[in-house]
Amino acid sequence: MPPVTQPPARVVVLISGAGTLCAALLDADEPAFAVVAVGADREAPGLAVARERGLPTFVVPLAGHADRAAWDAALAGAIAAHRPDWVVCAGFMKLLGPAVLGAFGGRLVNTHPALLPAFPGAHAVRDALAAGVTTTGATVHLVDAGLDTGPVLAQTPVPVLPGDDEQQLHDRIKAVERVLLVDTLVSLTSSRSSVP
Ligand SMILES: Nc1nc2c(c(=O)[nH]1)N[C@@H](CN(C=O)c1ccc(C(=O)N[C@@H](CCC(=O)O)C(=O)O)cc1)CN2
Ligand SMILES: NCC(=O)N[C@@H]1O[C@H](COP(=O)([O-])[O-])[C@@H](O)[C@H]1O
Repeated sequence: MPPVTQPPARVVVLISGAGTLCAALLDADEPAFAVVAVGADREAPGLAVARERGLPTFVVPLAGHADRAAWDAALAGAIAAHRPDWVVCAGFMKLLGPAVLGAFGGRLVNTHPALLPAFPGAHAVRDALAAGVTTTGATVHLVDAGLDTGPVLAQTPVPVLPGDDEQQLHDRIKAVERVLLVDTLVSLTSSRSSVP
């Protein structure tokens, strides 16, 4: 009896900026998962890559809602419309609230440009440079209600070189993130890709 191969895991990616990590997921030729939609909290430049490939996109701006809870609920609904097995934050610069966490908790992944628990938050690369560390890195973790406090799934160290500015260091970290994020998502989704 040949192994039964299940369909790829459905992945929704959330971005806020250039979306180069999202592009790495779109370019990954991995049978275990498929990006089915890309969402953002603003009209992010990275949405263009998804649109060029004919993928659905959605934008849920905070400003468009009465308060944070209403935004969180609207974002949860926009994500749910695409029936994801996993949701990946790839440079998504908003803290997710109870509605999204309640709907997708345990199936929410984030990539962070530091070796958590070091340098959490929105400015990790700048903070690592300011701290004068010689090694930083990339972390992929499950998302919980805290700020970058969810269980770590994978980490890779990245050297800080003399004279690095924020952009140079961040570019070096992103090169590592592109591999770490794809590899971690393959690990999370491969257990369902074939049933003997
Ligand atoms: N509930 C969670 N949501 C998110 C997490 C998380 O760990 N728990 N990770 C972030 C991504 N992230 C770090 O990796 C991060 C993003 C943004 C911020 C932040 O302070 N955002 C501000 C607004 C910043 C802006 O609009 O430019 C805010 O939300 O008020 C901290 C950490 C994804 N979501
Ligand atoms: N705290 C969250 C955070 O800093 N996320 C970081 O934003 C970048 C997005 O790059 P991209 O828009 O080119 O994919 C990535 O380095 C990601 O780790």
